Amino acid sequence: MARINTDVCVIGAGAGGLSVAAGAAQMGARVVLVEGGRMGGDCLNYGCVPSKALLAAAKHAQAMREGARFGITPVEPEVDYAAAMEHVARTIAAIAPHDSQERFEGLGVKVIREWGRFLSPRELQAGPHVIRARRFVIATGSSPLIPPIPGLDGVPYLTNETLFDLRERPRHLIVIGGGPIGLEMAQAHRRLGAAVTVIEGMKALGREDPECGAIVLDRLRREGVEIAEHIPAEAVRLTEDGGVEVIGADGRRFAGSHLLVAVGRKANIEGLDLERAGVAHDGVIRVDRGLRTTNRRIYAIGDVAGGPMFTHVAGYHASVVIRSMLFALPSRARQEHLPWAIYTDPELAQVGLAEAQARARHGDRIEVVRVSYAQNDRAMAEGRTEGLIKVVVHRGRPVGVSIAGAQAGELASLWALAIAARLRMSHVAGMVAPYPTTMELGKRAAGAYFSPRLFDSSVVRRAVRLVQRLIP
Ligand SMILES: Cc1cc2nc3c(=O)[nH]c(=O)nc-3n(C[C@H](O)[C@H](O)[C@H](O)COP(=O)(O)OP(=O)(O)OC[C@H]3O[C@@H](n4cnc5c(N)ncnc54)[C@H](O)[C@@H]3O)c2cc1C
Ligand SMILES: NC(=O)c1ccc[n+]([C@@H]2O[C@H](COP(=O)([O-])OP(=O)(O)OC[C@H]3O[C@@H](n4cnc5c(N)ncnc54)[C@H](O)[C@@H]3O)[C@@H](O)[C@H]2O)c1
Repeated sequence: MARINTDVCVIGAGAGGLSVAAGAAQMGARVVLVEGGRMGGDCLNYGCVPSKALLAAAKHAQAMREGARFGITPVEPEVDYAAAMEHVARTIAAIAPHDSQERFEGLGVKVIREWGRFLSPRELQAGPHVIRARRFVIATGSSPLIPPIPGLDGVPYLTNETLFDLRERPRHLIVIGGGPIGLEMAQAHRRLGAAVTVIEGMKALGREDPECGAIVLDRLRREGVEIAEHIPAEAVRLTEDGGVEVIGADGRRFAGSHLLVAVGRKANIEGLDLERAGVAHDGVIRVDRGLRTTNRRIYAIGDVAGGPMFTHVAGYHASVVIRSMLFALPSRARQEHLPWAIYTDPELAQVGLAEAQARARHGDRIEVVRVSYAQNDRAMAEGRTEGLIKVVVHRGRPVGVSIAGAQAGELASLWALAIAARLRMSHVAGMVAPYPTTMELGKRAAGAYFSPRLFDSSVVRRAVRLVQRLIP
């Protein structure tokens, strides 16, 4: 057994763990990073990067079908699915050096490629090493949740960990789960030429603002994705032709050639022996607002800590714990300014509270401003007028923004900054955005908030008349 003493031991080299390790090492702490699987974690290897790369290939295919309005003869593209998946693999390979063992060793981090498990409140075993650290950061992420659906264990099924290994296009992809993973992969496969059926137990995109979610679902359906809602998958069986059949709770049957299971995530806590470390969990690791676990020397960040499961949230958590661990400064993780996006086409983005949540919190004291993409010149020029931005305002400040439409994820950043910095709608209205950009939608929404106050106000009109009489 090799014993190692260190300042910080990070468990998991995904989005959260890598950010902690890089930051802490570059600021002078001794850092040990323990990773049992692939460097880069879910986002690089099985999540964000491959899914966005496949969606990009699918977008190209779709553009070829939709050229007519621009005077380009539409064609049904010949799709080489294996080549599209090679694009996915190349994208991962191009980004991988940034997350590699070599790069982190170059930053001064000791990288141990083993699975870690706690021996005591201050010690972790990783293969032949026992690591004693002043502070631990658990950043072990999450894995696909496999529901106990009868028959599922008897059929071949895909998850996000195996989907990107396919080289032969599914003839008919059946997806259980109408959340972000299910719908991004449904649209990608439909556009690449597969038949696709999504079976959703409740409402597809059920966590999103319903008005914005409907815009995305409507588009997917028009592209030919079958989305069956309010039908929990109750059984699965092999068909005679070697495919799969999913039987819904209402008795409906959905047959296809391949099955993707995308019904949510489970935190990676098995095998960590958290009890030995005094770290409490209830499916996810329990943390306080400073991301400390019930053992104050141990933090948990990213997917394993529950809450919104996104790469940028794991990165944000890293900055919170670095401040606390390295500088012993009070540090709290905020929630109200966090953005996320779903990269279907059109995209769907959310920052802060959706309208229903804002109403539950602030009652009728909120105002909701809506601007359609059809009011944006750039969107018109590009034929991308389907879309909506909704800004929820409380006492002159934006508290939530929902966007469905082209580049919604890009547009969300402005509002993430506005909400984080507690800016007022007047700040956004005063911003000068380059013309013609879709970003102008944000400014337009702020303008729409002030329009009735300025144009329908007798006080303003009287003031203007008075000034006009007085000035020479
Ligand atoms: C298909 C898909 C698409 C996604 N798309 C997006 C997107 O577009 N944008 C976005 O923001 N988010 C997206 N996400 C979510 C994003 O991938 C996660 O939120 C993010 O990866 C979480 O980072 P993390 O550091 O918490 O965990 P991970 O990145 O999962 O890293 C955890 C690491 O810990 C390692 N590990 C686990 N247990 C141990 C142990 N005992 N010892 C040592 N190592 C261990 C694992 O091997 C893994 O490498 C997507 C997820 C999926 C599945
Ligand atoms: N663009 C992004 O940022 C992005 C993309 C993909 C995933 N992610 C992250 O990964 C997380 C997990 O995504 P996900 O889509 O797997 O999970 P999810 O929990 O968001 O959605 C799963 C869906 O499956 C449904 N479901 C559950 N059991 C079912 C059953 N038996 N039959 C039919 N439907 C059933 C649920 O009602 C739910 O709508 C997301 O919440 C997100 O944090 C992010």
